[in-house]
Amino acid sequence: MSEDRPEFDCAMPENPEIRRLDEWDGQRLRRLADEYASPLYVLDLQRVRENYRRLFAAFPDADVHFAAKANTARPVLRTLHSEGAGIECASAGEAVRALDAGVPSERVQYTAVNPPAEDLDLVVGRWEDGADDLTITVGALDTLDRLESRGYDGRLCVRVNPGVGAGHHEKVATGADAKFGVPYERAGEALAEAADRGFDVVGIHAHAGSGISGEDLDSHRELVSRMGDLARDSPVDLEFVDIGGGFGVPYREDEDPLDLDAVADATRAALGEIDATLVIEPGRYLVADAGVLLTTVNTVKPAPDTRVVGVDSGMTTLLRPAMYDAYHPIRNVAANAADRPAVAQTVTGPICESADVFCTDRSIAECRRGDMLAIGNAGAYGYEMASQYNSRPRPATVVLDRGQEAVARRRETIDDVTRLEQEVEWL
Ligand SMILES: Cc1ncc(COP(=O)(O)O)c(C=O)c1O
Ligand SMILES: N[C@@H](CCCC[NH3+])C(=O)O
Repeated sequence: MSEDRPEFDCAMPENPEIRRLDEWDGQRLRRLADEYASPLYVLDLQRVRENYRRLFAAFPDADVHFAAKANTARPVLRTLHSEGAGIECASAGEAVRALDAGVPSERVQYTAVNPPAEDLDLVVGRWEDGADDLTITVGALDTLDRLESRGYDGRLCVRVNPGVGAGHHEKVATGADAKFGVPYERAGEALAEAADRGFDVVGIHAHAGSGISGEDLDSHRELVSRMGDLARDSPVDLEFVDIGGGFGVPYREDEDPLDLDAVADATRAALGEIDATLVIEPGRYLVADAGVLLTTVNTVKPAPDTRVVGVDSGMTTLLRPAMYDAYHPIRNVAANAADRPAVAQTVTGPICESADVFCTDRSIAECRRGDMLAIGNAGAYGYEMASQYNSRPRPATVVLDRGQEAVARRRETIDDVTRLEQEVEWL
């Protein structure tokens, strides 16, 4: 697989490991929000490329599969595919997005977790209709039965529960959660059984969790070493060993970027010699700092202990702070914000939930009604986790690429929010 990747020069002086929120051009962000309205996701495709190239330079022998769950915007899938990435899909919907974006089926991997019947029908249907090189990753013997009963005997990867979890929050550690994968001790049997039943067994997969930092290096080593052992003991020849994604990025201004070379060295050492291609599945690392969310201040009120700033996006636009207490940098990009004092402010959205808070008592240039705020590192798991709760339409996404810009996803309207309603005639 990896031989098909295009050649490019990895020595790029203009490829810093993190793009901090301060480095975005405030004037351009204001102009974008004026032109395309607020709230607005802005995504820089050139930054996505830079992130891919840096990761690939650290893992030159690996095949990189982008975890599309971090950002499924079609230009992102196309950009990463044209850089050489495969696409890892968490649902039939993501697989359809990848295939419809023009990603060839041999570069599409569908990771089926307790897959709904419609997902299996859809993916197997696409496989029958020509997408015959896609790979399905199964994490339970039940899924083998369900694929067999649909006539699937294509490429198959077995997801293993490595018994090692990691990540930025307990809610994103998957590696020791029994929901994911077949137990490590039973993985060999599962591989043999899948091969006996006629599936084209090509790989093994495990994922420790998301947002792994330097402190999690021991867990990472442990997972990789277990996967190396499993590959050497496998009863079937494997094409690849997929060690998942999870490469973290700094969200706080004073956090250091992940030392990719240290992670790559630890990976190689822990994996040992294997007769298969190493696959990594990054999501966040490739897109997080390529995106910002722009949002407008509509309310400012002094509260007993803090200054409360109300903005036009909320937990329905960017869920991470409410769901994981995640920190996202916030900058006031108003034209004259630099002349104002930095004061403690609590930035909140329009949703009727007290969790609808982007930050509490954070020191930010004093906000006034009409100011534009930029929320950083919003390119991963931002739009993807957005919802219509409180009947709020989702925002637009604009993509930038070296001076060009285009709307990649239009803004939803109230009509989009209500269009599934049906008249119940007996009411
Ligand atoms: C199976 C799998 N692969 C890849 C990823 C991507 O993780 P990340 O965005 O942290 O790289 C995830 C998300 O945690 C995942 O569940
Ligand atoms: N949604 C999570 C990460 C992905 C978890 C997927 N297994 C986050 O925003 O951090």
